[in-house]
Amino acid sequence: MNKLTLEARAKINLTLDIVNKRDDGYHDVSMVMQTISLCDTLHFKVIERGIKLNSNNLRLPKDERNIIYKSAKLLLEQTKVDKGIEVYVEKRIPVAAGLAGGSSNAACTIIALNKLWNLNLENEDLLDIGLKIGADVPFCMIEGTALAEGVGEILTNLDPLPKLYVVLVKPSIRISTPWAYSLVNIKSIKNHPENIKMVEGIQAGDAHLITSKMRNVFEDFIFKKYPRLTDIKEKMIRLGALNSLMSGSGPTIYGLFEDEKTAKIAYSELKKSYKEVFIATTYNKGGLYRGV
Ligand SMILES: C[C@](O)(CO)[C@H](O)COP(=O)(O)OP(=O)(O)OC[C@H]1O[C@@H](n2ccc(N)nc2=O)[C@H](O)[C@@H]1O
Ligand SMILES: Nc1ncnc2c1ncn2[C@@H]1O[C@H](COP(=O)(O)OP(=O)(O)OP(=O)(O)O)[C@@H](O)[C@H]1O
Repeated sequence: MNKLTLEARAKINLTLDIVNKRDDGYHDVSMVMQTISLCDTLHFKVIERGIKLNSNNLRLPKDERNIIYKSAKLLLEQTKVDKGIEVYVEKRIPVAAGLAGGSSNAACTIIALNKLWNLNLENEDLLDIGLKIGADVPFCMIEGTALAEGVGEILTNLDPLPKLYVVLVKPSIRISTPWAYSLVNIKSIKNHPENIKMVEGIQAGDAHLITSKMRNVFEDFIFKKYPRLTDIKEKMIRLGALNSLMSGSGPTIYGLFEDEKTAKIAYSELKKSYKEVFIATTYNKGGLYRGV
């Protein structure tokens, strides 16, 4: 095999709690993550040597700054394999959006290269390499629904969510993840997410309990800087979302809908006011090897 095409899916946070600031500059978190069907498509082709990158997104860096490049380079260094890779990325997930657009690309790259370069790495090794690239990468490798703790790498698989429709608005502001974490004052957080109740809702397959427990503590800090983001949440609810939340460190706001028709109407309405609007569903298949 010398060619492979994989889908790199985005994630949303159903909850996000920040519980501790660590000495290494990272934070311990406790969050329920969910994969959604919104995805990039990555086309891989083995070449003799080097890492070549191209994309339909002309603004994406194609050199060492790209997380796909970083992932391939790390695997080359760790395994000393004498091969190269060419990757074409069809980018659909908005960039720097809080949807793990980069992390999911890294996850796919590690999985694809393990196969294409015949590395035969164990699951644990793949997840460890993923973590070296970024805190969200291990979740993007396993996909589905999971509780993520530590910096995001301690993963507990949860039952699949009932199928829900996801409408997402990516406002035209840029939020860097380190900056978002630097705004957080853990002591000032009043309502920590009820992750146990969220997990119970997921176990019961109860969409109403699940959506009633959605909570992201980043909202407290990011909404102070960008108050207009609350308008999007309010609009989502008015348009019939069971609930609405900011994903990750933002700025994307998503709404969860039970029925397709209401979600489609909400999508069309939001399109009138915002440029980057997406519609997707929750996604529960996947898994570490994705059939590869
Ligand atoms: C906000 C989330 O997307 C929620 O899922 C993640 O916590 C961010 O994960 P990520 O983008 O994969 O993060 P990384 O690329 O590993 O880290 C970028 C920067 O974010 C901060 N960071 C990230 C994850 C974490 N648990 N604590 C942190 O403080 C650190 O300043 C770090 O240098
Ligand atoms: N393959 C890639 N896809 C998207 N962004 C990338 C990629 N490689 C590097 N980047 C850079 O990473 C930065 C963060 O983008 P990304 O889409 O990963 O943010 P995010 O949605 O907050 O997700 P994450 O949780 O992965 O940080 C951007 O500045 C972007 O230019």
